[in-house]
Parts: sequence; C-alpha cells; structure tokens
Amino acid sequence: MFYIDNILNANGRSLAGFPHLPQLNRHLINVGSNRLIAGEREYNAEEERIRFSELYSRLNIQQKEIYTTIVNTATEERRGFYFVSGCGGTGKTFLWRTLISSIRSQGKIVLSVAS
Ligand SMILES: Nc1ncnc2c1ncn2[C@@H]1O[C@H](COP(=O)(O)OP(=O)(O)OP(=O)(O)O)[C@@H](O)[C@H]1O
Repeated sequence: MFYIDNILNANGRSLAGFPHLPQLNRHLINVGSNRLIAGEREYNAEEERIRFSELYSRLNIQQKEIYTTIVNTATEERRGFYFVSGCGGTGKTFLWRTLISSIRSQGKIVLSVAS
C-alpha cells in the first residue's frame, strides 16, 4: 500500500481518497526509513513466547538438533550461514517458524525472506 500511495502521490492523489482500500499504517511509515524493522517491532513478545513453547515442544530430534545449532550461533553472537534441505513435508517450515518465534519472543529482530 505504501508503494501504491507513492504512485497516487505522484499524481496528486493519496490512498486517503480511496477509503474502501486498506489504509497505510502511519506508525510503520514514520519509524525511520526501514519499514521492515518497524514491522518487526510490532510483534507481541509474549504471544511469540507462547507460540514458541508450543512449536518447540513438538520438534522432532532432527529439528531440535538444527534448532539448537542455529540458536546457539545467534546467542553466542557468532556468524553463521545454514542451509537446511530436506524432502517436501519433512518439517523445514515448521523449524523456521520455531526459530522465528524463538527470536521474536526475545524482542529481537528476524527478517524472514524467501529465496
Ligand atoms: N515436529 C513436528 N510436529 C508436528 N507437525 C509437524 C512437525 N514438523 C512438521 N510438521 C507438520 O508437517 C507438515 C509439513 O511440514 P512443513 O510444511 O514444515 O514441511 P516442509 O519441509 O517445509 O515442506 P515443503 O518443502 O513441501 O515446503 C506441516 O503440516 C507441519 O505443520
């Protein structure tokens, strides 16, 4: 919506003139220029903690091993680059969700991207 608003602005209009469309979250727009980081600060750490507890308790042995390796790297502020591969449906996304909620539950920022 930010980009649509920019295009409208370039033509003398704005999203506000289209009230039936989703409107901009001004808070996200105004926090510096990095909206990704601003978005990350929107998460409720307590909700993430509850999500993390539930997900973590269900990790299988292999997922837990990968989880621990990656989290230890982050906790010890070491640099790491991990590539997790596996057949479809083997739990990679489940693992990512656990890692992401773990980091967000600590109020830290995680930028999740697809490649
Ligand atoms: N440890 C687990 N406990 C319970 N359910 C799990 C666990 N790991 C994965 N699942 C479930 O198994 C299904 C497949 O997992 P997931 O989507 O994470 O696999 P994937 O490896 O990312 O698959 P794909 O490569 O096809 O995207 C999902 O419904 C997920 O919730």
